[in-house]
Amino acid sequence: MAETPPRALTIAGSDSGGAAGLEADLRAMTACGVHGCVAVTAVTVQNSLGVSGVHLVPPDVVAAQVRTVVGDIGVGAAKTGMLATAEIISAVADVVDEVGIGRDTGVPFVVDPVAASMYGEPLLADDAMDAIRTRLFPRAALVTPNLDEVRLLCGITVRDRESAGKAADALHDLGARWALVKGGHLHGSPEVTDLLSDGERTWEFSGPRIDTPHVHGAGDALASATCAGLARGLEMPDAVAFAERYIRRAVAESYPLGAGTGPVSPFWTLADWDEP
Ligand SMILES: Nc1ncnc2c1ncn2[C@@H]1O[C@H](COP(=O)(O)OP(=O)(O)OP(=O)(O)O)[C@@H](O)[C@H]1O
Ligand SMILES: Cc1ncc(COP(=O)(O)O)c(N)n1
Repeated sequence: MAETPPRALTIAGSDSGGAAGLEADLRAMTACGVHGCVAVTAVTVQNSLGVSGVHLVPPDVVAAQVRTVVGDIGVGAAKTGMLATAEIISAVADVVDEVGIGRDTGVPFVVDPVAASMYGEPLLADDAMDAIRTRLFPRAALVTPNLDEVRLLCGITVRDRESAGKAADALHDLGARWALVKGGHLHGSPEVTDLLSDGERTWEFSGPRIDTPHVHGAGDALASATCAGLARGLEMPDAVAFAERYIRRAVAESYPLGAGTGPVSPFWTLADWDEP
């Protein structure tokens, strides 16, 4: 019998195609040596071509999943993915306070403000980004928006390093302890740069843009690998460095699936990686 590994919780929607959402989260957590627990927010009808249906889980059932997992299994960190509505966001904000998950607790909270699928279908109600901003940002140890989500959250269009820095500062001012501005959507650039900031210091994670269309679930995997690093006890910059190492290889080994866009690869492991 082995020892109980570190545990982490994802509060996210399901992707029936198995590329994004909680399926991507659990695989990334496993690959990073962490047992993943789940609070399901929504079931999506989804494949490699897009999202054709969404069925919501009642907010009190989302909260009950969080409560029951934390009460028994215990988690070292938690993250959010698709939260769908302001009502679910409100239930999540209340329950994380109740169980002691948050930016100033021993259980860091990673908020990935998922607004839409990579195909453009909305995964968040129109009025709900405001709820993420006001109810979740002040509780977040880290927020991980892509460039479209940055624009929705703080009105800044990121085109270069300077505007990415301004956006990170604005996200920090909204209450998040750390902000990671992800550069995957800056398609003209030969490099991909993600910028991490706590409002005073910044870290840049850069690498060559990998030539693949198969990046479904990349953002989910990055936030989950960071959450896994935090659950393993890493400090924020080290947890992000850990996740950046994971995602670059996962993108490099991405594979086609179905007739559309394939996922980043979970078929390798950082579980034995201990260096910060
Ligand atoms: N072509 C690429 N080459 C290398 N890294 C990439 C590439 N595309 C995305 N990434 C990395 O994948 C992560 C996700 O970035 P992105 O900005 O695409 O966020 P996202 O929109 O939330 O992801 P997705 O919608 O694909 O799930 C980031 O760490 C980014 O740097
Ligand atoms: C259930 C669910 N959660 C999140 C995403 C975002 O992932 P992507 O931007 O890669 O489509 C998704 N497509 N489905």
